[in-house]
Amino acid sequence: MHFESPELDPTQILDDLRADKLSLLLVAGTTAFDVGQALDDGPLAYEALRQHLQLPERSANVLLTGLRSMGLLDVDSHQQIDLTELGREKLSPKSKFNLRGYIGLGAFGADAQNMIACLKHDAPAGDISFVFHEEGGPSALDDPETSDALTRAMAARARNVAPFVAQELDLSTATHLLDIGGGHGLYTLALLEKHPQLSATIVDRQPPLAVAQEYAQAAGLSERVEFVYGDIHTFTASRAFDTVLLANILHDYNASDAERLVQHYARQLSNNGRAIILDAFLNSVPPGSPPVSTGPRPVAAYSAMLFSICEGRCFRLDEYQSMMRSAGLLAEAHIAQVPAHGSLLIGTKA
Ligand SMILES: C[S@@+](CC[C@H](N)C(=O)[O-])C[C@H]1O[C@@H](n2cnc3c(N)ncnc32)[C@H](O)[C@@H]1O
Repeated sequence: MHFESPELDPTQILDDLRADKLSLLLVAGTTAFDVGQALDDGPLAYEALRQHLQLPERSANVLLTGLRSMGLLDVDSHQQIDLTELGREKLSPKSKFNLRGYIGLGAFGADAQNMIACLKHDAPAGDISFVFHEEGGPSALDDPETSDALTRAMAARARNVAPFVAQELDLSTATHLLDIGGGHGLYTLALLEKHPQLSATIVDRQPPLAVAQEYAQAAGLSERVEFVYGDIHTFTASRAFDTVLLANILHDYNASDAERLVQHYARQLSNNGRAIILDAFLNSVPPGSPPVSTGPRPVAAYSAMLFSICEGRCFRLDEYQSMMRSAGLLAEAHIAQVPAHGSLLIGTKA
């Protein structure tokens, strides 16, 4: 069969790959954005801390989430951000046992300087950002070589995950699946293979679609897939669909674009149709609490990685639930887990 499952779980190796991003956040949060110093005299409200550190919103979210996931920060009963015991002893300038100088050595590294620049400017430090906006000028997603490499890289991860996604999702009552930013198309293909009644549309830029066509042909599934070149922010489907898949795409964009995307596709979805978000979710925060998640640590690292190459970050479960709510979708309580910290959140259009 084409969609074999891997013998071994890819999660740990991917965690190890991204773990250095936490180290870069630790260096940034000890040097350029000195959290130990900022909280030395006591806790601060999130907004006050963010302004003190002169951090844009997305940067503050990524940095403080990273530090909290490492057990250095916490939120107190007044909803203020404070150092934990560990954070105070190791990051406060007043502490005899602080490691500030030692951690600060990391700032001599180019990667730490890049991360600091990203945090300062809320933008990738290099020239490449894996996003496309109609008005945004040339995009790496349209560069044949870069986009092909990105797509095949995403496919490598998807090969490790798609069989489990197909196992978890029951689309036996669905007829047409719309895969937004479907790239290589492997999630769609695995779902088509499982559900013989299903057909699909994959929307993406041209280089990813070429890869998707290649894979669909190899799987003998081309006849059931429509490949549509377009911009996911504005795409209007020419045929009805009762399932929309948003796999690892919302995290490429900022929170308001992500929310708009969910609304855009929820509006076009048939009644009783389902929107499925596949992504790595950060833990929810309670209502009224600062937007600083506890982690998990590997997802906080992944968030920092995304932060440094596109306009997004990892979102928390409560953020995805809220996006679904504001799009008129009723989110299911059950969230299936797949390898590589993938979670599947399903919302139904009433
Ligand atoms: C991170 S990849 C995810 C691919 C696949 N869904 C997965 O989970 O492996 C994001 C995909 O969305 C596509 N994409 C991002 N922004 C887009 C846009 N504005 N219009 C069309 N495609 C876009 C990219 O080309 C890429 O294939």
